[in-house]
Amino acid sequence: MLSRSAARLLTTQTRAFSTTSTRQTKVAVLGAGGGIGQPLSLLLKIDPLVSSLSLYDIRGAPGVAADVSHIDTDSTVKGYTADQLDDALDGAKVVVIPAGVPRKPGMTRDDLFNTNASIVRDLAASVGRVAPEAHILVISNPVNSTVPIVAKTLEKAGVFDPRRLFGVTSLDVVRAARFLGEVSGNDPKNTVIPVVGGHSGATIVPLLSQNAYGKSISGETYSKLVHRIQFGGDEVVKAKDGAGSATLSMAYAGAKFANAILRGLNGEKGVITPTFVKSELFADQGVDFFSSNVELGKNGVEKIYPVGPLSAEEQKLLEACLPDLKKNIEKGYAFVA
Ligand SMILES: NC(=O)C1=CN([C@@H]2O[C@H](COP(=O)(O)OP(=O)(O)OC[C@H]3O[C@@H](n4cnc5c(N)ncnc54)[C@H](O)[C@@H]3O)[C@@H](O)[C@H]2O)C=CC1
Ligand SMILES: O=C([O-])CC(=O)C(=O)O
Repeated sequence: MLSRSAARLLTTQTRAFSTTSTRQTKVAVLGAGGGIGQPLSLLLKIDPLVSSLSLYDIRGAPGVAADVSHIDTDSTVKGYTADQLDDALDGAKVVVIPAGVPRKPGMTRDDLFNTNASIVRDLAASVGRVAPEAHILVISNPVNSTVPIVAKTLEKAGVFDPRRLFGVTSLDVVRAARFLGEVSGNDPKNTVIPVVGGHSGATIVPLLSQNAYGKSISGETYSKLVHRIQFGGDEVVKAKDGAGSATLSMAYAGAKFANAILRGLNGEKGVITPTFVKSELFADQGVDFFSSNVELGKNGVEKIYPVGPLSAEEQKLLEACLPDLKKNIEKGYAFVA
């Protein structure tokens, strides 16, 4: 039996995901057997907006599906083996991709490119063929390159719609709220800030000046906080000591973002969150993809917001972000070309 605190947590989590609309959506998770895939599947099972959960992996997905399927929410769950990808994708409205290898200490996200680029490209090709209208949420690293890889792959297949492709950067937003909350002594719900740019090191640009508590942080405290947000992933990789990178906080952040996508699809207005999308904001500098606040709706991306007012420090962070991001995006494009 669940302890009272665990039961309360689950109730709160379910409530955090709920909305007045009815659920109607098939969601597929590609990489569902992994460190992120398993807890993400659990959280999607308790999201009231998911009607059917399709769990695919090259190993282990039927087991995860059998386990998660016993949870007493009203959605169905099915697991698929390596040769059943098309069945897993059939009819999916949302496809979340956490497939691929994670970092070990000493590696950068870009070091994952050689392995993950082809995994993501091949999965994207299948999504383009079987579920061309699906909203695709890319978690696999390096996000700055894997998202352009998916875009080019879909473009080649003639089915790319930039409104339906998202790099998941919500863990940076979750970390920023948590870390600013810690430094300023506040509940993270009051310290939410936009994190813009990309998803690795210097390309992660937290806009602390856009929060009342963040605005007052300066000096060494500011530099340390920015560094912690930019390199939060390294903290986890180091602590896991060879056993992988963030999985539980990522599953939480991924489920939160998937819920935002589903609320938008259901017609809810005012669903706004940062995500890495095809964007005109810095396209004149050769940066075709950029994360900034995006309004989500029935068609996916409804509106891309500009970064807003920046402090002098944030302007410098942005200047450092753009050239790196451009290189990462071009590397992704070149892989598919
Ligand atoms: N966007 C973000 O903020 C974050 C991204 N990540 C990234 O997410 C990815 C997954 O991380 P973990 O779950 O910890 O790794 P993991 O190794 O625990 O799980 C990956 C899963 O992908 C599966 N897989 C491999 N090739 C596949 C294919 N072709 N089709 C379907 N499934 C396949 C594996 O069998 C495995 O179950 C990594 O690239 C990691 O860097 C991790 C944390 C945060
Ligand atoms: O650090 C990693 O490799 C995984 C990741 O993207 C994160 O935790 O932000």
